[in-house]
Amino acid sequence: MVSTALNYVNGTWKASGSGQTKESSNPADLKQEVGFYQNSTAEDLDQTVQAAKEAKKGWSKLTGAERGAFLYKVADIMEQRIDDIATTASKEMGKTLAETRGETNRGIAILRYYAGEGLRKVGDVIPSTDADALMFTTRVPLGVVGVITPWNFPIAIPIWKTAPALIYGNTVVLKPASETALTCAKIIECFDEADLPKGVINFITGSGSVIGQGLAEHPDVNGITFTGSNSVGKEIGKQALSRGAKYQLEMGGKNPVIVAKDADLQLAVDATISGAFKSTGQKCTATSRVFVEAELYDEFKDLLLKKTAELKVGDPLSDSSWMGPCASKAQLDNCMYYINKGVEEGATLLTGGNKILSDEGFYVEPTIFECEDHSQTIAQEEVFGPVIALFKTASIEQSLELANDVEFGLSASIFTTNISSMLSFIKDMDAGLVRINAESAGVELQAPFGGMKQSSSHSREQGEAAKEFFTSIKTVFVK
Ligand SMILES: NC(=O)C1=CN([C@@H]2O[C@H](COP(=O)(O)OP(=O)(O)OC[C@H]3O[C@@H](n4cnc5c(N)ncnc54)[C@H](OP(=O)(O)O)[C@@H]3O)[C@@H](O)[C@H]2O)C=CC1
Ligand SMILES: O=C(O)CCC(=O)C(=O)O
Repeated sequence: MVSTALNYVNGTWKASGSGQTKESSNPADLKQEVGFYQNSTAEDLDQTVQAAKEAKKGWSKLTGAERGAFLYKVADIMEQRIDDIATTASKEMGKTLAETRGETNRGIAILRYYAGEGLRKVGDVIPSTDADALMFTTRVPLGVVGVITPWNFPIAIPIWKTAPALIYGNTVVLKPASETALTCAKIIECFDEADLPKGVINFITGSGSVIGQGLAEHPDVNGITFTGSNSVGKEIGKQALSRGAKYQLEMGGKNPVIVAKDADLQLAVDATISGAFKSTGQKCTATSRVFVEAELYDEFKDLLLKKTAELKVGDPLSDSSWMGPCASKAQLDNCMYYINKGVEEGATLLTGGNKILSDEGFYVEPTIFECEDHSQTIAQEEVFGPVIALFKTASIEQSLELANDVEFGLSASIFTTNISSMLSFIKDMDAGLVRINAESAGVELQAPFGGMKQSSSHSREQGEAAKEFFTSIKTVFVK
């Protein structure tokens, strides 16, 4: 049965005042509607923010352990619903069921990690120059936090922003990507059943330009955390800055893999395929440029093409599918735009480049270009689709120079067995996440995550780093 997701405001499921809903569709099955979500208005948003504002005092007064107990409860409830949440996510955005199941498990682990944070230290004692004084730092919540999330990790990202916001004593207004509103509603159901105090977590769906922008501009929203496109992120940053709210932006990537002549070939090829094509390339950490030293280039290329030809593209709900469709028509069009640009600008199309199964959904072939000119669009701009730009280089130094020659700096990998190549990569690669002999995608929940250059607002998410964003430091002097 097709369901309609309601907003969740002050502990109650509520329809939008607009009386309108929008359809969530299945990118793998154009005939199937997954459900409907509320097309909310600015007035709905005001009520939602008001609920979060009223709840913040009571929530911030609970101990970390008490707040943590709620998060443990949400995790336990979610554990009972893994299949339902994962299936809804696969239907809404086309990632394979294996991946959405993995993502749901990751969401549960994130909830438990931050539940434990409620018992960890929040400050330091700092020696004062006054012998009779005690000086220390403590941390206080920001207040109401607006959470704006994308569709590509529809389970993990809402949780990795919401769980730390809550554990450090903030209340939350969550606006999910419209594409995956129903998946997010299923996560909120778990919070609802865990009986968090009213207004602590609120959920509102609707268009980015009304609800997303409205959150960024709202005078009662004290912090905004966003993952998505650069253009939207930068506007959110400007709006937050102009009214003195704290903001955190995670945006695009153009992530390189460097393959040295001494690399483990099988490992490098497998990691390139997984990094570039899992989730149909729709990860900000996806591999999109590959630089291979000349001595290994032909062997690498042959194996990459052979293994790419073996990938099975199809229905994300089928166990035999390795890669699903693009998440939407807009994403498919975007991907085809870049593929056409690659051909127009003279890159050699080695494999892929076509839409497939078009009667069924928004499918595209895994695509590999052989390139010589690093200034080409497909080597510079984020594609957010299963497309690799492959380069032959004269040395690791040249690979590194090209790897850094983009405006992004999120994630980067090198495959080498030489320790000094590893060390220079760690030192000289401009990326927030540098990975040695491992694919460019893959984030661990207990470690800081974020980018350099245009990839982020230079803040970090996840692990202990989340504390820096979701709290303010107070320096206390007692005499
Ligand atoms: N870094 C990453 O992980 C991601 C990067 N992207 C990049 O962005 C491209 C476009 O994807 P898209 O989904 O359109 O990304 P957007 O940046 O438009 O969407 C991300 C989130 O922001 C919301 N939003 C949209 N417009 C505004 C606004 N004016 N003010 C505040 N919030 C807003 C969206 O809501 P709504 O869904 O209702 O529009 C969604 O919740 C992709 O091709 C990819 O290159 C996309 C997703 C994730
Ligand atoms: O690679 C990951 O696990 C996280 C990537 C991510 O945050 C994103 O694509 O938005």
